[in-house]
Amino acid sequence: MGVLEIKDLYFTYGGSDTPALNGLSLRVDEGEFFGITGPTGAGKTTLACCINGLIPHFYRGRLQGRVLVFGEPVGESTPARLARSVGSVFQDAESQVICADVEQEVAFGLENMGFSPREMEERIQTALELVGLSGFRQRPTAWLSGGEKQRLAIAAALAPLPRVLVLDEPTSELDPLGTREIFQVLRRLNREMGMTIIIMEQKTDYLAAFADRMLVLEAGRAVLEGSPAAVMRQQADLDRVGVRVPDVARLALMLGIGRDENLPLTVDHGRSLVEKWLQKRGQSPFHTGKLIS
Ligand SMILES: Nc1ncnc2c1ncn2[C@@H]1O[C@H](COP(=O)(O)OP(=O)(O)OP(=O)(O)O)[C@@H](O)[C@H]1O
Repeated sequence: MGVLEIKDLYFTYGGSDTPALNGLSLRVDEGEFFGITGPTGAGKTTLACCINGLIPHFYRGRLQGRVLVFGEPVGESTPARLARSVGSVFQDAESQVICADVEQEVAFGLENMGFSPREMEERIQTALELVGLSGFRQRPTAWLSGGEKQRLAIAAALAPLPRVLVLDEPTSELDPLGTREIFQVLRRLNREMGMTIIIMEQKTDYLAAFADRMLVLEAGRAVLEGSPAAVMRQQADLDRVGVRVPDVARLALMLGIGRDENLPLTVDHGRSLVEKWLQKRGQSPFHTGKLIS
């Protein structure tokens, strides 16, 4: 089933002459882990706002084209109705976190959606555990670091278990370990609970390793779409647009290893391909520790 269908979408913010989205078409199916990347200003945040209804319900501008979420035009729904099926995590966690303490922050959305106190308790606990904030339940939100606020914003968005989660650069304040943990949480939600994940992210190392499918935006247009391996093979296009090809993929492309979908996107995969490549050439990986360690 189509979770999201976008057809010929144009959007220009009020007061601007340049379209932020410029003829975009896109389909995301239920259960996909879909990654969207692109350089600064490519239109990632604008696209997220078109999916969660902030455009056209909050931001004004010229909108043309069709955005359907679960078959319903976003413009004809309301942000409150959309929020039942679409959980949102915004880029700026600072402004998304509004309650005095961690527990209240996660409870806020659940309360508005009419969950019983027992259900709320269960969901708060699970959501905080998933993002690694169990020990922070009573902590004032003003005391949280930027990364902890991002984790909290994710917990609040996933607690109602929406069918789709749209996240706009949710790991921008997190270090590599924190970023990996968040991607692992998203993978669990996707694989174990069937939640559709749509994530805007510039950290392509993680996006390529975790997404089922990817889209690259440039100046509001789709320039590449496909499996992470298919997208990352287009190194020249990505270099031109300003999207980073993960080092492991770049090395494999340089050595000519990992054909088609077998292009390595994780270090473990890359390492095993390089070991095979060396063995074929009669060079034991043990004698070339510098290359592979
Ligand atoms: N509220 C606004 N009013 C006018 N123009 C805007 C507004 N928000 C974004 N834009 C413009 O729309 C274009 C797309 O911006 P958008 O924030 O969607 O890009 P992005 O890919 O998310 O960038 P980043 O990675 O820097 O967050 C940019 O040219 C930006 O300047």
